[in-house]
Amino acid sequence: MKKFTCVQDIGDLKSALAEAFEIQKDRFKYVELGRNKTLMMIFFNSSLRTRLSTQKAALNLGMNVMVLDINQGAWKLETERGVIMDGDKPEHLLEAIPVMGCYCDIIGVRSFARFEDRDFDYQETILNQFIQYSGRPVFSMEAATRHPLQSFADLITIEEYKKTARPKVVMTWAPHPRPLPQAVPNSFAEWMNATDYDFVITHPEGYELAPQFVGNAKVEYDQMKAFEGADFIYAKNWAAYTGDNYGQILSKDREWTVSDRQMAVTNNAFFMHCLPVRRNMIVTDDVIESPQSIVIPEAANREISATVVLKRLIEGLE
Ligand SMILES: CCC[C@H](NC(=O)CCC(=O)O)C(=O)O
Ligand SMILES: NC(=O)OP(=O)(O)O
Repeated sequence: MKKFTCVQDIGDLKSALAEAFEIQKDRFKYVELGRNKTLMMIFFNSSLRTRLSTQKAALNLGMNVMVLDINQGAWKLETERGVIMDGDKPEHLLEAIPVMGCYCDIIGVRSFARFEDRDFDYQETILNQFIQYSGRPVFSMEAATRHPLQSFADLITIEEYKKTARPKVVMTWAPHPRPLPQAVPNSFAEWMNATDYDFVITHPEGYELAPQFVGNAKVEYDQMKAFEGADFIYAKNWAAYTGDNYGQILSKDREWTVSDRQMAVTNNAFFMHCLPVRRNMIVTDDVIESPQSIVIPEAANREISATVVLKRLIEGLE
């Protein structure tokens, strides 16, 4: 594997899952593979799970690890080409990227959507500059439009907990005080559409995701109807995508907050969320603390998904 930015990069999901469950049984099985190989993790945005689980995954494979928080300690970076750099940004990304590539073998990048220009975000401008100019294999640690490490961990979790071959999986929008990226819901939808699950997306009108991610999923504007008979509930907030509303908050309706009321019409569904989660906005305390909440095992599986991805990137090194 030469990059990991989307579901297509992992190839056949059944073999990826088999590798994940093999590593789950013995996460140090390939501890010699990464000897004298260096992972560099670059964060333009905050992180807890991705930062810790990906570093742990690298240690599972015997790698060295370097972490750079771009906004703490590095020079402020200009990302636009053609700009006269007479302001407060001493360095251009187009120098910084190949320099960082000199010091490592594999690069992970976290760079959220900026919501200033939809095309800039949806062309994955920052992530693709790392792919183009670093000279190294690059993987996404959540970029503008996807979060594949999270989605792979979500799939591993559903496979672990499902009680039927084709579970009903419902992704529901929920309210949030800030405009959040579409990366997690886009990516979850992309991975769910790559399975044979019964996948439903529910959100208020106006929150339609980009068609290339919705795919063949059923979209249901009535949340209670969507929840009927569900086996898994995947809650997430996202800002509007469509038209002039890009990056906007259209609703903070707390009728959409996942509570016992909605969970009561499911098939005793498991509750999932990528975390961090705003309690009593996205989900009530009772639901996220219930026996059906699997948000912690879901987070634990981030180590497994990252170990499989790093293993395949190391194997792909010339
Ligand atoms: C894995 C999720 C990362 C990010 N979450 C946030 O930015 C939450 C920030 C907040 O709740 O203020 C998101 O929604 O994409
Ligand atoms: N789910 C997830 O990626 O969490 P962090 O933003 O804390 O890394």
